[in-house]
Amino acid sequence: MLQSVDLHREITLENDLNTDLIVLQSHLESMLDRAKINSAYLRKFQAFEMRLLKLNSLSDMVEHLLDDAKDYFDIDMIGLCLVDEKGEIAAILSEAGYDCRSKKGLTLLDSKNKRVSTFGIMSRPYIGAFNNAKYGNYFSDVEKKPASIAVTPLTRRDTILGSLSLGSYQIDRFADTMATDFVEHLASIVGICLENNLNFETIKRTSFVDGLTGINNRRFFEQRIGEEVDRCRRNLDPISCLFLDIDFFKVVNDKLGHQVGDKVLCEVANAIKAQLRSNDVLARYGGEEFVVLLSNIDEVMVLEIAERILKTIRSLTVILDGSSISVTVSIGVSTYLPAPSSIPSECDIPSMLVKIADAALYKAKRGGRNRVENGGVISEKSGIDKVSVAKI
Ligand SMILES: Nc1nc2c(ncn2[C@@H]2O[C@H](COP(=O)(O)OP(=O)(O)OP(=O)(O)O)[C@@H](O)[C@H]2O)c(=O)[nH]1
Repeated sequence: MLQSVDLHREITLENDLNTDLIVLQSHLESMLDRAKINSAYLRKFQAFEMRLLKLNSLSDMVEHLLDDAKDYFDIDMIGLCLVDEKGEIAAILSEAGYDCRSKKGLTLLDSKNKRVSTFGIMSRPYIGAFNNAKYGNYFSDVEKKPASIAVTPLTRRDTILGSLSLGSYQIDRFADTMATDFVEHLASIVGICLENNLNFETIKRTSFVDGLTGINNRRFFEQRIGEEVDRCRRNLDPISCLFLDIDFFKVVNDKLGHQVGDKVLCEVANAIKAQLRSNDVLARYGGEEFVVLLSNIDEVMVLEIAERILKTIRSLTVILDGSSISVTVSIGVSTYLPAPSSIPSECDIPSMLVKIADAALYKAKRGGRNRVENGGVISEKSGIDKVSVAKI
């Protein structure tokens, strides 16, 4: 009898042990699965970060964050909000041809439209269920709201640069039991990249801008003229160049002082700019000399534009300390007309355009100033690798 009780106990113990073992095994398997998923996430996360760190333009960075992150992190939506009180980010992005206004997920907080103070970027990260009253701002441009979210501020050296918001339709994708280290780590990488790209873009922009007039400088012009000539050659579009020089500018400086001279330079630059299209290239070439590059503009049209600028400057009155000053400019123009299926000539078309317009400018000066002089058209003849210069 005693023996049978012991045997029964032994069998029960063995059954219990087996059950425990099965439970343990199942726990281990699910932990292993979880570890595999986490390791896959980590690999994706590292790949995402590596790509982010390699990008060296703000527009590429914004694109990578808003378009690629969803796949990398297995989420349904992502939002990037950037503090842009002076409108610099908007300017950088639009110069790069990036359409900030219609880009889903991107919010720029400036001093006019969406203000930083009213948007209220959180100072700490949040992970958990979506609450429209609290976090609706971060997902304002999505029709179907997320169920769970991870929102974190982007900071650098105690300055709030913006915020990053990830959203999922699954309630358990971002649970409030999750640690915030993942989003905080991502936010610090994004913050560093953002700061680097902004610094890089600012240096790039300032190195191409004339400090006095705010228009582009000669370095910018010299970089752009090659690109513009190549583009016009490919599309068989004409391209024209305009050289402008303020007449007797030394007299303005000598009689009224450099401060007045500087004001005249700024106003002349603005007046020329107002006569151009937004994609035309205007630069201060040096001293009191300006250069304009007009793509898709032929010899007839450039002469009309030059005359229009001449008239505008002639009627411009610069007022400083109660006294008013008027100036005139002399203008020289040149045009390049690519020919279909011509053999690309050995000639350096950009420097020819500049030389011809410059020579025409000096002819205008010698001819009495306050006038336009046409240097002529550089044209390539089909099948010949020679160019000729002619005037209408
Ligand atoms: N105020 C000011 N003057 C400048 C600047 N850069 C160049 N200048 C002046 O521009 C003047 C150019 O004089 P000139 O080259 O003799 O030419 P001009 O008096 O305009 O005579 P023409 O070109 O022959 O009509 C000089 O007095 C320069 O000092 C600038 O940034 N600010």
